[in-house]
Amino acid sequence: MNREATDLAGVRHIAFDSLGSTNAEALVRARTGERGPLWITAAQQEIGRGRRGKEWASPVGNLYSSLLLTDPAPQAIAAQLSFVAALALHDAVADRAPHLGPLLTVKWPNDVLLGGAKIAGILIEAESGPPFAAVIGMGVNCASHPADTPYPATDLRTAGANVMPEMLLRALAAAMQARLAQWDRGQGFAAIRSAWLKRAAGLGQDIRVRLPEREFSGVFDGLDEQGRLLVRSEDGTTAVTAGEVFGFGQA
Ligand SMILES: O=C(O)CCCC[C@@H]1SC[C@@H]2NC(=O)N[C@@H]21
Repeated sequence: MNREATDLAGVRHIAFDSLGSTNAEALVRARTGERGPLWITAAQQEIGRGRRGKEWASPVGNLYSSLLLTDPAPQAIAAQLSFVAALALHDAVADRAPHLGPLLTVKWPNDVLLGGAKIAGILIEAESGPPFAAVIGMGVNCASHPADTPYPATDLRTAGANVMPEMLLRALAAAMQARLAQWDRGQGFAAIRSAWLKRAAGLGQDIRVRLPEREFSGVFDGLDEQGRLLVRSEDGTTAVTAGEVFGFGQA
């Protein structure tokens, strides 16, 4: 469990050889009074966390990073950080593997796809505080991807790009800084929303949405000003706050 403290685009960074989860480490630090911004990374995770309580397979060779932010914005709009992070991941991968840029898309609420297959995931967790703290966990499949996912997945190596996690992290730290500045604690969400929509998978296409209580189909019509997914069906337009999207052959 070696640790190494460095600086990443002007932000403190602690790199571990191995951790249970970089998100868990960042949350414990927030709870015990550590203030962000702080990057926590690990070469591998023993119990990497995915969304909806799923495991995130975390062997050596991929990127596992969490950015701890203290009081990044009013708690009610902190979910917007998932769009900020998706754009930063998109920017960073396109920076390190420019030939793959045209194949990269973002998928609501917070995945990055390469050729329609998932290449990166985001898990945002928070400590209500005070002070309110948000942990933005980001995993990128650089060298490998799990074979047993219920959705298509891929990795940069399979796509023909040899990108070391450390190099991708540098690009990600710079991109996060730029996108957080653009977001401006929520004041700039309109610009983030429009940049996200330009990169969105399946805009204008039929999708299927799974809500906790039901499933329905419709046309992916965009995002509202709060980042809710707009789905048009015979019943009118539904604004979805939390759910799972599938269809158009994507994850
Ligand atoms: O299910 C998803 O798509 C979200 C995956 C998030 C994985 C990252 S890897 C770094 C950070 N630490 C974790 O335990 N999870 C996130």
